[in-house]
Amino acid sequence: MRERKDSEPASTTGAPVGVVGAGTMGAGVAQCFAEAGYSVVVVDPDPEALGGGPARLRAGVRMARLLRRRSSPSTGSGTAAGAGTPAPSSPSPEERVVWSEKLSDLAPAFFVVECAREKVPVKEEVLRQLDQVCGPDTVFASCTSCIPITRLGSFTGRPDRVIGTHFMNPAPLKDAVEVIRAPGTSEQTVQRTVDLLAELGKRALVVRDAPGFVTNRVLMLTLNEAATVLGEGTADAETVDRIFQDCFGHPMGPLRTADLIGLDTVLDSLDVLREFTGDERFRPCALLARHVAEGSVGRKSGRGFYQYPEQRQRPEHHLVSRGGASHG
Ligand SMILES: NC(=O)c1ccc[n+]([C@@H]2O[C@H](COP(=O)([O-])OP(=O)(O)OC[C@H]3O[C@@H](n4cnc5c(N)ncnc54)[C@H](O)[C@@H]3O)[C@@H](O)[C@H]2O)c1
Repeated sequence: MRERKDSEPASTTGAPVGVVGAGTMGAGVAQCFAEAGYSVVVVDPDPEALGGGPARLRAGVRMARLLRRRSSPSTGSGTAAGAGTPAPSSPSPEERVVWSEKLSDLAPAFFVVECAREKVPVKEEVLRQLDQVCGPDTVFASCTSCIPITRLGSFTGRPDRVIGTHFMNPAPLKDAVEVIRAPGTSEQTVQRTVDLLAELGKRALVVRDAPGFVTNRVLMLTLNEAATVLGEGTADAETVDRIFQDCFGHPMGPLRTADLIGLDTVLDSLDVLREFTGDERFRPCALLARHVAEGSVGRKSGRGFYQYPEQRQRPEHHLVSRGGASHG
């Protein structure tokens, strides 16, 4: 069992972590906490997403074990970097996670990571409900890609306890998290979040609040331009990506990165960036919009800028190896 930190209120000891959304990021974030020894409650109102959650988590745990064994063959404990070695009888990460369709099941959580869809009204509804359901000390951390944390905090009566924890994808395999502090976020909330992430073996890179923060203010523009270049016929998808890999040394090109994120999430993120900056540079290009309208949303649907036939057979496989690009 994990040790309580001095900075952590005693009332949180033994309390679960809440995760809202059982999709790509929700399953990955749940895995991070479960591997560090926390009980986790994941909530998603969509029965299909909820039903697929355990398989996504299992696939993530398998992938993480495999990669950790490969990188340190002598230890191979299969635990998160910050979690220590569990006793032989301790529950597996999968056993530490409970899946539910009821947000009220997050009532005992001391920390909730919101990983619902990248739409302001969706997150507004979730946060307003969480504010009613959870205790006054509970921190709400959003995994939003682009929505300013100030706006998210305004949907609650506790803006001082609202913060951005922008995990990268796949969350269990990435060492750093972009942490966003809004002007209203308290110092204590920042410290609790940084300490908690350290327990997961993750370094917090703290930035100020702005649409898209640092990561996606830059990345989303690049992904959209890469799709524009492809749509204009300047080069095929493979060549666009190879240029970034072979000329710039990036581990993954922008089109494969967009497929990994999910083209629906990229589109939603661009819409949010355009809404909050008023800048037309973020208008999603026609090819991206067409793929999303056709349901070709990338790796998770088996097709995007590339085909992923193995994904269609095993939709829980949302993960790539550590060599892949980080994204958020
Ligand atoms: N995919 C990425 O690479 C990535 C990386 C970092 C951050 N993010 C951000 O994380 C969040 C989740 O993205 P994702 O890729 O996991 O999307 P996803 O589409 O895989 O999952 C979103 C989940 O939210 C659920 N949901 C919708 N309404 C809900 C509600 N009212 N309550 C609870 N759950 C609800 C959906 O059923 C779905 O399962 C978004 O804000 C996204 O921008 C995504």
